[in-house]
Amino acid sequence: MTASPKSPNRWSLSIGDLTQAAVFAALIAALGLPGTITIGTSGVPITFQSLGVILAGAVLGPRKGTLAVVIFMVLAIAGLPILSGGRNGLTALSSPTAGYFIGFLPAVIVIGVLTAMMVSTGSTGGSTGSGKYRVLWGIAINALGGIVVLYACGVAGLLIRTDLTVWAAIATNGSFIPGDIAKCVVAALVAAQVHRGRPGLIEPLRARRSGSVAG
Ligand SMILES: O=C(O)CCCC[C@@H]1SC[C@@H]2NC(=O)N[C@@H]21
Repeated sequence: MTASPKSPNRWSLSIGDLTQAAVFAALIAALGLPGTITIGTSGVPITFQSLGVILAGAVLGPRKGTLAVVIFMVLAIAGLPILSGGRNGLTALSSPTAGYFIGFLPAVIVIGVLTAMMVSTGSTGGSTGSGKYRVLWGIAINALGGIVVLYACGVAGLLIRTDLTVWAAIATNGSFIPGDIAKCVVAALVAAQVHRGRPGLIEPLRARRSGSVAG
């Protein structure tokens, strides 16, 4: 009796998947190199690293995108100075940016899941993973994860780590909004190009059947 090949399930990761996640983890770290600008007194900097997080979800989807952010966060918490301004994860967790740092995770999950739903239910119908990436929907999804979810986590962290009132903590985000909208647009445009050239990069949310396209 010959053993039938094991069909991949949604939790299995190929070397290619790991490589893609590692490249995006490195991208997020590299986006911290330009340094930081801190506006106001909250201690929360303007950073390009949230662009990397948004890109990870929009380009790689929920599994690989989340893995990329987890790799980045684990390395930062392990002490590597890969957060903007040369900080590490432990410094961030004990600072006013703690909520934003932790929020990178729910942000990439929300963006990845919603992006996967969008590209899985395209013109072909059904969950084939070969649907079309729509830029306007992509911008909205990026804003939901990269602004609404990320800011909500950030505000929670500010309330825990500072003496700011709820309104002052919410108002802290005001100066980030223009730049963060630009990040959502840029990430959606990049993701649209990538998904046009590489359909199937994001796997459908449902478990893969053998013979389907792997990312
Ligand atoms: O380095 C850290 O510890 C996290 C920094 C988080 C900065 C947040 S992310 C959302 C908002 N947009 C920015 O450019 N900065 C803040």
